[in-house]
Amino acid sequence: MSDLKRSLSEAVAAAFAELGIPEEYGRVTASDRPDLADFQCNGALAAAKVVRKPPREIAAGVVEKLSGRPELASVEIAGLGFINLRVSPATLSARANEIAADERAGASLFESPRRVMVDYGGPNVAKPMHVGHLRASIIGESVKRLYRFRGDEVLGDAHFGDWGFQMGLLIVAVTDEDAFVRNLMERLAQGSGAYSPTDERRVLDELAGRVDLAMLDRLYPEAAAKAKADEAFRDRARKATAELQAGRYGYRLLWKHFVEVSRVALQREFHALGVDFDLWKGESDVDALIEPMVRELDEKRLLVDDQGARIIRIARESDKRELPPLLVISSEGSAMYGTTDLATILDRRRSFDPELVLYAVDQRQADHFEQVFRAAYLAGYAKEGELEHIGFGTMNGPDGKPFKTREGGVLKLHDLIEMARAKARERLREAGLGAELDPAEFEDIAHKVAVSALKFSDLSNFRGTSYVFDLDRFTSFEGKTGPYLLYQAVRIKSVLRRVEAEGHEPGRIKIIEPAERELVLLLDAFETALSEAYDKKAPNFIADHAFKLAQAFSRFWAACPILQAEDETIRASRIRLATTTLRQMELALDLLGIETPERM
Ligand SMILES: NC(=[NH2+])NCCC[C@H](N)C(=O)O
Repeated sequence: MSDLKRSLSEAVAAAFAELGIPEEYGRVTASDRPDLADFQCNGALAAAKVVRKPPREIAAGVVEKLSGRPELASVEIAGLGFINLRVSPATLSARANEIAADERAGASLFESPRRVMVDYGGPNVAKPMHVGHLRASIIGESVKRLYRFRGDEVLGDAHFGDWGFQMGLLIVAVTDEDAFVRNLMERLAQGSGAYSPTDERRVLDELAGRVDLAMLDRLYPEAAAKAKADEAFRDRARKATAELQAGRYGYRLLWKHFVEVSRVALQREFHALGVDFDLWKGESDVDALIEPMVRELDEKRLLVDDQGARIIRIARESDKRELPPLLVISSEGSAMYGTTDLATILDRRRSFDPELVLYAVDQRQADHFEQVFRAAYLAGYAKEGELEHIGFGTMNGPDGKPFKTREGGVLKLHDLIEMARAKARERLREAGLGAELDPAEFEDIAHKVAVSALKFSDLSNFRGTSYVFDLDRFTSFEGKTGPYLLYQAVRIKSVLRRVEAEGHEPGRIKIIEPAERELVLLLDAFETALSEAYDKKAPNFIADHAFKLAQAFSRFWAACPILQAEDETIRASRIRLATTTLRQMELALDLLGIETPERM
């Protein structure tokens, strides 16, 4: 099964080839004048320069070769040498029926599946998630679903930030604040070092009653600020980090407790957002790999001493600007952020052997990833091109800077979802929706509307672009928004319920009206949208498609009565068009990580 665009491209390319012109000029795109054509080919204009013939002459040759083909209602030259194509109603109907019968709503599977890993979310212990993490989660989740849908074997990993300096900061902050924990740490440090699992359980239980999420949330920002201003404090935190990494027993337990408390809370937030990781591994998981890795890097002569630190030089002749080396071991002897990333590449290779690893992380970390990737290629941990940073811009406030709360702090994911939910309730009431539903269902719908608003407004921009956070606009039921799409999907569901209640059945699709034609052309374009999104790792192509599909359905709905259709075969055809549109729309939304309610 092939989409119309692809099969027409093949036919047009063959016509070009017959004229002795390279096939690549025969590519066909959706027409930008739907009133004149369904598809167009601009290749004659580009080929003209190469084969030195007037474009209209080339176009005329192609048109001649194509005319008479049964799948085309017309093929014409337009303007300077464009080729306009219109598909015959029979071909369009056949394609519509094919999509209708297809569980994947016309989307093909990727021909050669790969093992792909998506590294996304990237939350940190005790540090509140900021909007960068929100975007990483939303984009990464969508890319993961898309790759899986196309047939790749995909694992998503949260890559939890549970190692490094922030842990030392937290240890110092908590022991300073709480005398009991301080004494406990001292007592454990003096012990023989041999403790049983029962001891461990007892200590963890003691900590559980004292050190909770609220405490960590409160202490971390204070400690981070203090470390900037107070050198002695910073040094103590560094020392604690080194001791933790060296395996100091009490610190290990305290750390384990921090990680547990944070993880439970974070997973709850992610779940509310419809983000689910296959692996919840962290930076700490590769700790044991670091020492042997450093030794091996040394043997490969990749490590260079640099004022007491150990680095890998990754600069290349062809670089347009200077890229600093990767810092592997700091002068204090600690492993760094990049070191854990490098060890993680090694770890993933051993466990899953991915052919592609996509990192959905803020664009501002582009240099970091370039350093890590090059070091990995040099060390032979991955092949050139197997590691890819899919960066994104920021979500900004009205001032054009990364979004902050009114108090100037980082926005917590939890608060963001709450805000969106409150707004969604308000919007639903304004629109008179859900009034007759019971409170639990109303809440569920408000939640789905809220999540759709946040996700769709994020994913409808190309990921590299920054955008302004505007909850009023995001939650509107009008315009290019998540709630608009949910509303359209729910509308189709409700008409289909009536169809069923009145005992009507779907039947073969037969395209008659222009609005039906337009709708089928869009259903056909799903494949193009998906492959574009796949190739560019850019869900905005799916978001765009879903929006255009909803609009086309709206026009179809206005022009082509379903329940009041003239006769039974027309009604059956339109019912089938509606069920097919709904299936494709829900699939597209699901790839964006958006769930549709049954009603509103
Ligand atoms: N493999 C990675 N480095 N993934 C991104 C992690 C993001 C990091 N925890 C941060 O908050 O900035």
